[in-house]
Amino acid sequence: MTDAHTAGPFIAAIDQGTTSSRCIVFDRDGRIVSVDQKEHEQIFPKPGWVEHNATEIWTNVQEVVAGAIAKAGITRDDIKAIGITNQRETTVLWDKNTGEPVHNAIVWQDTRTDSLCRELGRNVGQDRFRRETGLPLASYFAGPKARWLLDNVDGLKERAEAGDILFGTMDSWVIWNLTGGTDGGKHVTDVTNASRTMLMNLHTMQWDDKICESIGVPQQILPEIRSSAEVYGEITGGKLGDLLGGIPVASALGDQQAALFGQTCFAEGETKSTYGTGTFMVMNTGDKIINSYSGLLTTVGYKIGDQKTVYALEGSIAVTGSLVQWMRDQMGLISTAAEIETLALSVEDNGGAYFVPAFSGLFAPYWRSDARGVIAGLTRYVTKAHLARAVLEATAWQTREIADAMTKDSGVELAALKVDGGMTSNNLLMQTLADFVDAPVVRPMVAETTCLGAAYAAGLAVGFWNSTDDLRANWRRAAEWTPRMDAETRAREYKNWLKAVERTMGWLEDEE
Ligand SMILES: Nc1ncnc2c1ncn2[C@@H]1O[C@H](COP(=O)(O)OP(=O)(O)O)[C@@H](O)[C@H]1O
Ligand SMILES: O=P(O)(O)OC[C@H](O)CO
Repeated sequence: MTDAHTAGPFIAAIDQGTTSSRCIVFDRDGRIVSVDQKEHEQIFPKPGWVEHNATEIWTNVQEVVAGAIAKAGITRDDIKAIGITNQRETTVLWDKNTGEPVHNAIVWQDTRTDSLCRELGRNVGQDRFRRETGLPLASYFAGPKARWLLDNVDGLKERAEAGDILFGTMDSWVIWNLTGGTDGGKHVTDVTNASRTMLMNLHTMQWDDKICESIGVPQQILPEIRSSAEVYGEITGGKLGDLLGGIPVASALGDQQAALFGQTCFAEGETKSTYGTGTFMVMNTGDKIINSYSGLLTTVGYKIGDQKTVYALEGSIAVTGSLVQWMRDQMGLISTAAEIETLALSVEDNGGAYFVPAFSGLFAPYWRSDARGVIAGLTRYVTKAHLARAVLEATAWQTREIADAMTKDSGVELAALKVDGGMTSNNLLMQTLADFVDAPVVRPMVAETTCLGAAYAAGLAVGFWNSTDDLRANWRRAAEWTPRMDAETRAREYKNWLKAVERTMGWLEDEE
């Protein structure tokens, strides 16, 4: 509910995430006025495959927007703009005449395009993709997922050639629906989301003819690439037309780039790390496209209107919070995610156990799809409490590996790590992180940095905020952890972790 401290007008942001969609209303100081959230189904048709129902997601998005507006007790006139942020890479193709998806969306974690990526590597070579798109060939990215759909949904290629099919990551799907759908919906994406398709040339910021052709994605299905902060259209579509008709849809950013923006990492070298289902560390590299030689991604940080593109380096870790979920749901060793901390605190250390959660292979810095999870160092001494420690340490060591790679590629030493996301409520994890990375870890007052970043970008686009300096003034520190571990222990433990990582590799044979 609004109160004296949160007088309007407001900006709303939609976060279409991997497990849920949420809408948050923010005031001018970047404070949360109301939140509504709804989970959607996770569909696992085969081992390694993960899908979402895009129609369910669109229904949920409409519900959470209406819910957040109702909870805030405000009306359409109080909202100046709405921004979008989203799980990245997740791919949907739909019929522009009916608005129906042609298949479930293929989620970023899905590994079904592994063999297609290996084939592209053999035929075209890894280097070309890296050079033009900043990305290693991996099943993570959207372009190969679109190709899989074109190859595997009956008659789809012909429908695409006839101009009836549209491609989108979740930003495009939500914006098209918000702005009218079959009745003139805008088919657009922003530079950050486009940079995760493996189809956009990082140097020209346009779809790359040769890359699209090699991957087998016709350009006529692709959206127009726009900046991250501009008015794409107005709300006219779906149930929201009556409630919020005319509100400008004014930003789109992939969720990790939105968190970079929400953490106000506007200066070159500033870095944030978001701890949710997976973990994503992103460093602002200004106007420099830094090629990674250490297994990081070169990607787009953001682009505000017609200002220069800001680039970024990213270390993506597939499994962090989802390992805690696995301990809870599959192993039954804890009953809530928060219990992992209590259990881990009941022992002094990991008892010699190291847990490498290579459930979807290993992402950065290794990009090894043949890796699978390992618990190393087991003896009869090890209890479930030691395993709980090893689970939390896995997140911290993976972060350390990414931080090392960032320093190597950028030459910038990590002065402090700005963190956010669901796992940052775990104090033991935050202390372990400071110890392993050997740098202070800092958490801001508003931990919902993803929605905040989308709101900031939308607010800049419509003049609700004037500049990034206004936004910086809103950032406030809530907590800080400083390193306490001695160098000798850190070095010994890191060596053990790296030995455990080695043991995950080569588990899958080439034909699997
Ligand atoms: N106290 C905690 N300790 C460790 N992990 C936690 C804790 N609370 C939540 N998590 C993990 O954080 C994740 C949820 O964070 P969130 O930022 O909402 O993720 P996402 O945006 O990826 O859905 C879950 O995977 C959950 O297991
Ligand atoms: O929805 P999240 O928070 O799990 O983020 C997913 C990432 O965008 C995947 O690249």
